[in-house]
Amino acid sequence: MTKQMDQNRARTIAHMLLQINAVTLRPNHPFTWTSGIKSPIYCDNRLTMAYPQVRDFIAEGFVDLIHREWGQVDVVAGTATAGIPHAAFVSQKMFLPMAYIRSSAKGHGKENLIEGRIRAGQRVVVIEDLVSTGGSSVKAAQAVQEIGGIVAGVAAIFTYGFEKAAKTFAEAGIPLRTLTSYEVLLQVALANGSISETEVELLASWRKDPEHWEPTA
Ligand SMILES: O=P(O)(O)OC[C@H]1O[C@H](OP(=O)(O)OP(=O)(O)O)[C@H](O)[C@@H]1O
Ligand SMILES: O=C(O)c1cc(=O)[nH]c(=O)[nH]1
Repeated sequence: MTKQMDQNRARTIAHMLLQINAVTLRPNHPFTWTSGIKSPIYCDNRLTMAYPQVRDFIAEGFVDLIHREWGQVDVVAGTATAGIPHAAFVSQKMFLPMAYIRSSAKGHGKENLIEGRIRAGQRVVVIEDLVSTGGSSVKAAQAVQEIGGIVAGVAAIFTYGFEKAAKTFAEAGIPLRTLTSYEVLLQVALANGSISETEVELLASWRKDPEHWEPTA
C-alpha cells in the first residue's frame, strides 16, 4: 500500500466519522477526557459499531496495517472497553485468537486483568479505538508484556497526535500506528463544511496547550 493509499484511507475514515456524527464540538461545555483533560472536542469511535460498513472498512484497514507493519502476529488484543469490538472484528478477519485487556483487574471471579489467552512469547497486536495521551493503550500493552507477551505494536483508529502521546509510546518502546488522525479530521471537516473557520481557530487555541485550556465564557 502506498503513502497515497494510506492518506486516502485516513481521509475516508475521517469522513465516515463525521458522517455518523462521531465527532462533537462543545466549546462552552467541555468534555472531560479519561486523562482529566478538558476538551472542546470528543470523538466517539464507539459509534462505528452501529455501522457495519464503517466498522468493516476500519477492520480491513487494521488488517492491512498489521500485515504491513508487523507481519505475523499470534493474538489480537483489544483495550477495554472501546477497543474490544474492533479487536473482535479484526481477529475474525485474520482468523486469530483474540484477547482483551481490562483497565484494572477484575475484583471477583478469576480476578483477571487480561481475558482470553496470551501465552509467553506470543506476538500480540493491541487494538485501541483512540489515543489522546496514550496512557490507556501503553498501560494495556505493558500488561501484555508483564505476562510475557511480545507487543508488536498498538494499532488505533484515531490519534490526536499529541507530543505527550509520542513521548509515552517512545519511552515504553512500543510502536503506535493509526488509521487516521486529528490533523486529517480537521482538514476533511473544513473541506466539507462540517466545521467553521471560527471553530478551527478555537480548536487551534485549545490544541496549543490542552492541559491548561479554559473555555471562554
Ligand atoms: O490516550 P488516553 O489519554 O489514555 O485516552 C484514550 C482512551 O480514552 C478512551 O477510553 P475511556 O477511558 O473513555 O474508556 P472506554 O474505552 O471504556 O470508553 C478511549 O477509548 C481510549 O482508551
Ligand atoms: O481522551 C479521552 O478520554 C477521549 C477523547 C475522545 O475524543 N474520545 C474518547 O472516546 N475519549
